Amino acid sequence: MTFNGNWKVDRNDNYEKFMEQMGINMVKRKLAAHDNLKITIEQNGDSFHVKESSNFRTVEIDFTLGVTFDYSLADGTELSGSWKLEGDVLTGTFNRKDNGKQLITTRIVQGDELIQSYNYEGVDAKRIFKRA
Ligand SMILES: CCCCCCCCCCCCCC(=O)O
Repeated sequence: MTFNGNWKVDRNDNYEKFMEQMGINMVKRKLAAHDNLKITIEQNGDSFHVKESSNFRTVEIDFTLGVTFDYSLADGTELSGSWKLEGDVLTGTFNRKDNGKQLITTRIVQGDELIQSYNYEGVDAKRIFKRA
């Protein structure tokens, strides 16, 4: 499966602006921009197991494509939404529980990189991962 493996964040694109739009304060943004995020993805058909570890926390998430689940960001912001897979693009559509606003995220593998894109209230960002 395309996404399977261990990934470590290599660089960010516009991530600070994105976090600012999300309402994250400057101190947390500075820390989060260098969070040493690692994700391990295991896909088995429509089922995914994701292990996320960073300077902030380690969490394990299970989800099924098309099925809504809850997820909390490292700062405690709660989201609810689901992932879908179209071709080689994973698209997650989530809503914040505190204000109802939508956060869209995609994952694609390009060459030896996994690119995760984010959009929130008109601000786009990317985090680019390399195989760990
Ligand atoms: C301010 C930091 C914002 C980071 C946005 C993360 C969006 C994550 C969407 C949901 C992820 C579900 C679990 C997963 O597949 O890794």
